[in-house]
Amino acid sequence: MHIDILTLFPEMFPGVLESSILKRAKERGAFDYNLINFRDFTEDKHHKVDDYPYGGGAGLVLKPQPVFDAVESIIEKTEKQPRVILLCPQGERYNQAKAEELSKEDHLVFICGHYEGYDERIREALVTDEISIGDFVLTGGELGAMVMMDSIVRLIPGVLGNEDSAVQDSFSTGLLEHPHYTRPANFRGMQVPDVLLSGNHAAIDEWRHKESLHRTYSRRPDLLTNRSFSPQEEQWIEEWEKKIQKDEES
Ligand SMILES: C[S@@+](CC[C@H](N)C(=O)[O-])C[C@H]1O[C@@H](n2cnc3c(N)ncnc32)[C@H](O)[C@@H]1O
Repeated sequence: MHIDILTLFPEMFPGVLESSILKRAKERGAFDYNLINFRDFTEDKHHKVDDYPYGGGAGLVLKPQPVFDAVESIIEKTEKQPRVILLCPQGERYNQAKAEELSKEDHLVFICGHYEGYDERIREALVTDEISIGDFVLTGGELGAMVMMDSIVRLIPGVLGNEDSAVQDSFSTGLLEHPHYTRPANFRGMQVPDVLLSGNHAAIDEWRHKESLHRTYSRRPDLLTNRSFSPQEEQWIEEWEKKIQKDEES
């Protein structure tokens, strides 16, 4: 996968992209990236990338020309139209399904905004996806692009040592992941559940499945809205509902 990042602050990226799993993924050729400062595409001698909004109001707006020229300089070198992603708090809310979808692409372009926002014509004519990483406002799109890149690159086959570790992750199965424990079995009197020490893999799988469903049921019931449940899962949910009712009555 190749990723182009349009930003006014390229110096923000190497700390994240040149560390840990992303660094190894790049070294192994799973992806590479190119940082493009779209200030380099300005046509005026002051290299101005923003201007006052028509109609007045607070803040500065990114001008269309440097962003259009930067994206077009990428597209004219490629045969296939890349996904052009605009980081934007008004966009589609980012999630694991979108990360999985984007991890299958060969070429992504991220446009990181700053200041008050973008000239609307960038939205209308240049981008394939507008993405928000959550219902809050950042100073710029750079952190959002890094969050997205991290979550996408780790899904490229071969990037994680054990392929199963992405398959089991929270959200990938539609549920939050089950709890994990490591040595020692007893830490300050807190004991690892016996089943995990039993060596009985069928029992461990069932415990993990039940814990995973229970975590989702208690913390993120919204994730269960469109899920169809197995008879076993229905029975567990019934148990938890009865327990809640009993606790409320006592
Ligand atoms: C200060 S914000 C602009 C917010 C804009 N005035 C609005 O109300 O929608 C500057 C830039 O940060 C980025 N940004 C801020 N919050 C974001 C979020 N939740 N998700 C993705 N990008 C975000 C976008 O690139 C945005 O153009």
